[in-house]
Amino acid sequence: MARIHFPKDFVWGTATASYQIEGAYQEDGRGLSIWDTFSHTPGKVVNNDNGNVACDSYHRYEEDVALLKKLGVKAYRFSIAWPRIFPNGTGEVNEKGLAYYTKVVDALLAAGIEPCVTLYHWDLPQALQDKGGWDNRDTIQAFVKYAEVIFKAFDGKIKQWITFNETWCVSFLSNYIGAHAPGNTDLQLAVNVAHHCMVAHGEAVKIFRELGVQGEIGTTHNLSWLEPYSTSPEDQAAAHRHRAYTNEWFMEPTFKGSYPQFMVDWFKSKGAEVPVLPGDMETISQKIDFIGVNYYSGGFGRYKKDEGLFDCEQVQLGFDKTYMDWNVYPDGLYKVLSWVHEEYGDTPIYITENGACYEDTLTAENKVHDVLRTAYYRKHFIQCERLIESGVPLKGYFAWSLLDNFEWAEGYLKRFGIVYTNYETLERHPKDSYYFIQDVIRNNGFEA
Ligand SMILES: CCOCCOc1ccc(-c2cn(C[C@@H]3NC[C@@H](O)[C@H]3O)nn2)cc1
Repeated sequence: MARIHFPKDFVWGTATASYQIEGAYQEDGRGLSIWDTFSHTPGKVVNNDNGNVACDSYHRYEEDVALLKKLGVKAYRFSIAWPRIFPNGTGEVNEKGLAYYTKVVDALLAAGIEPCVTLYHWDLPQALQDKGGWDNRDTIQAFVKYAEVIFKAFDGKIKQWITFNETWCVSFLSNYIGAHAPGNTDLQLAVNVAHHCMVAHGEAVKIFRELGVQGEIGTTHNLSWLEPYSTSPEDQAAAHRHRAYTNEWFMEPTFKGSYPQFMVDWFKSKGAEVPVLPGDMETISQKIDFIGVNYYSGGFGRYKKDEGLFDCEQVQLGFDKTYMDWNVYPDGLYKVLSWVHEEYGDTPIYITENGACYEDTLTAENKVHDVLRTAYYRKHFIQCERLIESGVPLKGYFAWSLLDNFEWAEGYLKRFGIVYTNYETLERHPKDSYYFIQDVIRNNGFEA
């Protein structure tokens, strides 16, 4: 048995997001978000589920903090709902919104847990969407104003700041594929949204620096690892296009201030061009203190003419699958973070999401023996140690998610939590994976 061990300052945490756990969707002045609109539209979300109540963390956050304290995490990643701060996206600040997050932050600090806050985790105020949303460059300034209010309100309390979560999901998943809010299916629109979100990220970093806010700021991209099925040039090129769609398209602007030219050319061949204005790329590539990477899965792709946007089909090679039908591919975590380090240098990396969705059964004793999820974590923790041993500056890991919660278009059917949420009673029940992670944190390692 090999002992897997981590540096003593390795940051263990868990992650959630406002729309997915809070509920209280009309409480204390909260305005509507695009996810309220989307989930209230019949047929958009499995079982027509919505976030009206979710895990009711708006009222039960103290229970959540107690679970975090018992788990032994050093940090908790959560997001602030823009519509609670600016119900109409801009204008008057809703003081009750700030008051809620002050209670959450103070409860975390009292428990000895560092808050790690995501400013934008998809719940755009609907009032801004009504004016074009992220397709409208005015939304950039609205985001900067929102960020400035939060920076000033929590400076000194929050020390780790994430501007955006998964800009690929915000842009392509939500505006080209159309599976997420607002549900558009237009490639040019998606390219515009991706660009404007990255400019907004850069503008927020600039004001963070200008204000002299304490702590560190970064952003989170969801990176996948699609490898070529063969060494043929066609397969290599097809897999690279699809990989670059989630990876380079976002990482190159963030770190190098330019889009990958082969992808610019590919999108142009599909009728979409990036709406770059003078200064945008310098803004996007503001120096950041860390990069957050969300990793769930990877696989193999090969050339197939006219298959999808990139003439690339995914090849099924018999990997175990999660309930999201994603490959369990721990090697992909090692490969993608090794690539990040090779390509983008020594900027500290945090895994800001990793976890697995499986069907869970609550026993009569309120236990959940989630063997597969525990095995998923064990396998990915081994890759984390392997990365650190190889010199990759991996500084921390946030499990997605603390709680079963509203999994976007999959609603409550898909459970990612290490704590089971009983949606009838809103009771929380730690799963076996919670106790596994608790033990790993306590011992800062485990026997593989
Ligand atoms: C080809 C058609 O495809 C349609 C669906 O395509 C996707 C892709 C990716 C996802 C996805 C979901 N998650 C987990 C979340 N990360 C942020 C946090 O809020 C978690 O809930 N990551 N990626 C969903 C659906």
